This record gives sequence, structure tokens and C-alpha cells, in this order.
Amino acid sequence: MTPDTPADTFSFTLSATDGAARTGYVSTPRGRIRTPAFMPVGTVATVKGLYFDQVRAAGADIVLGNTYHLMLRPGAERVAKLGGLHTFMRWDGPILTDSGGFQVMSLSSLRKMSEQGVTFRSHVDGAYHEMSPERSVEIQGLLGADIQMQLDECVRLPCTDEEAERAMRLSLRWAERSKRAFETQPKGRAIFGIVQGGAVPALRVESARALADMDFPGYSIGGLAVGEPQEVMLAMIETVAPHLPTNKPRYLMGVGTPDDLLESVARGIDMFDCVMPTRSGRHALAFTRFGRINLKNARHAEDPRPLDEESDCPALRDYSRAYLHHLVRCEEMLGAMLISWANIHYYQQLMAGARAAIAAGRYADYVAQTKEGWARGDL
Ligand SMILES: Nc1nc2c(CCNCC3CCCC3)c3[nH]c(NCCc4ccccc4)nc3cc2c(=O)[nH]1
Repeated sequence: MTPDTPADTFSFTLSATDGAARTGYVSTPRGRIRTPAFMPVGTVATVKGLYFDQVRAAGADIVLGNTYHLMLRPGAERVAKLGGLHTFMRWDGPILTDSGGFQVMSLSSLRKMSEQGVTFRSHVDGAYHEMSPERSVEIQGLLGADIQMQLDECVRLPCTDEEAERAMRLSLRWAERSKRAFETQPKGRAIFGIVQGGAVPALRVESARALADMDFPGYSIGGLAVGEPQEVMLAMIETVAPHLPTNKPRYLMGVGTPDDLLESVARGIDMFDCVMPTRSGRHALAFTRFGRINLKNARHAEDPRPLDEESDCPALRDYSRAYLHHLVRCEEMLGAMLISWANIHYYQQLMAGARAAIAAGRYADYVAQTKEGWARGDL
């Protein structure tokens, strides 16, 4: 984490731009977030398989908490009673939480969406829960999140234009209610509006403009990375970005692969989150400067080389591929832990390189060189 900001407020500072790419930092009372930023996902109050000092050492300035999981177990009120999420999981940097609607639609069994909110049954114990814009903001406040999300409805793609329009307009009404409910929270915290609209440019523009008029401190682009091809995702970012204020951060939700990150930064995205680095780490898939390496593959069985001897991350530099392959074959916990650590570090290093390249006005070269490294593969 960079030197702590004396600020007790939330703000965004742009340091440099290179085409549509931007670099700068978000200031929060719990410290600065250097952008473009990759935010590791800490679903149930842990970045799976890592200690938080490894997360910090890898270069992460902020982590995500999961409203949906934490409201079900151990419960938002219980986390608040225990001092809030920062104390609970011993992370003193900024925390961003999602509103929970997306997770309800993808994880819970029985659910009903209405104007009021979404009711659903817990996948943990089957209990009924009601999630309204007001309750979602209350839960995020109880967790103590520094950056919170409005409750929204994300439609899977492909979908009909009518479906995309209905969900986008509902999300706009929920944006108003979420923002109003948020006003009771302590200074220094922020709530983001979430742009929806499926793959329909006109709906995307209407959503972005309406949210910009509500003057949110930051904006998320939702409804993407839900099954559409990368070119559709990138086209929607190009459609939306010009209608969002340049002096507010833009967070692309749930994205993505290293290639997704570089291409989205080029189109004006400042913040990302994805389970990819840790989920892939549990499936023996390492992301490196030489591309993806599947450590299940027998070709690694006698390879004494580390994943990347030039890295300053022990997981990338100090362990042979043969050892990682062995751990994976034996289904040892340490295999998933080391590869997750390597992946979190790789994603942070990818964003650090992007920030430096944008500041130096050579982002296009950075992207080309990085992709060449992936294509050259694992010599
Ligand atoms: N509110 C909201 N959240 C969305 C999310 C969740 C973002 N991560 C939240 C964290 C908070 C804690 C947990 C996650 C998304 N995630 C994705 N794609 C993930 C795609 C993916 C799936 C599995 C592996 C890799 C990629 N699209 C998303 C769209 C939205 C959206 O419109 N609204």
C-alpha cells in the first residue's frame, strides 16, 4: 500500500493518460488504490489459499468481500459485533463489497425478483432472506466496506432487448434507492452506480447517462463477462466509457483474464476483480509472462526450472515445476496455495507494468510486448 492518505474522504486522482488508458489513484481513509488496479476476491473473508501479508506483498492495495456469503454466514450483524470485516479478517487496507444481487442470481436456489428487491433461500441452510437496495447497503455498512455497490440486476447474455431494458431500468430505480440509503453512512465511504443494458448500445448509453446525472463517486460497468465474446464486452466498454465522467473511477465487474485486463485498460477501465487467479490456482493453472502453464501436465514432471526465475515472488521464483506438478498430482494443499500465490502476484505485476507504461506514454508497446511473451510461450 502506498503512503497512507491523510484524507478522511473518498476521491480519485488522474495522474496520466495514454489514449483512452488512464493511471492514477483512488484515495480512501484506509489508504490509496493505485489504478489500473486488480482487486483480489476475498469471498468468505479470505483470499483463498493466501495470507493477507502475501496479498499485500504481491502489490494489492484493496480486496473484495462478499456480501452474499457473509450475510448468510457468519451474518452481517455478527461481523459488525466483532468489529467489522477489516478487524475480522485482519486486513487494514480498503475493502470493496458487491451488493449481493449477482451472487443471489448465480448461487441461491429459490429466488424471486420484484420491484422491492430479491427474496431467496440460503444455499447454506435454506433460510429465507430478503435483499432490497436498502438492506444491501445496510449489510455493506455493517461489514464496514469502504467502497460499496448499489443493488442491481445483471442479466445473462444473450438476452432479448426487452429483458435487457427491463433489468436496466429496474437497476436505475435501485440505484436511486441505494444511494439514498447510503447517505446515513460515515464520511469517506463511497457507493458506485452500476451500468447495465446488456449488449444494446442505446440502453448502455441511457444507463450511463442516468447514473452520471445521479453523481455517484464511482461507476461500475456490470452485465458483462456473463457469457458474451470478448469483442462484445470490449464494444460495450467503448460504448459506455465516453458517457462516464473522466474524473471518477470505472470498475469493470468480474473481469477477467490477463488479456481482458490489458484490452479493457486500453479502453478506459481503472479497476477489476475476478476469481480467476485463485480459482485457476486451485485447478493447477498458472498465469505467467510466458502464458498459461497447466501444472497437471506430465511434461513438467522432471522440469527443475521455476515458473519464472526473474520474478520477486517466491512462488514463481523458488519452486521447480516438477515440485508443483508433484503437489498437484498428490492433491496437496500447498500446490493450490503456491499456484494461487503465483497468480495473484502475476496479476498485480501485470497492472503495475500497465500503470508505469501509461505514465510513460508507451501503453501500446507494453500490450504488444506482453502478448508476445505469452505467444512465445514457455521455452
Ligand atoms: N453487482 C454485480 N456484480 C457483478 C459481478 C460480480 C463481481 N465480482 C464480485 C465479487 C465479490 C465477491 C465475490 C465476487 C460479475 N461477475 C461477472 N463475471 C464473472 C465471470 C467469471 C466467473 C467465474 C470465473 C471467472 C470469471 N460479471 C459480473 C457482473 C456483475 C454485475 O452486473 N453486477
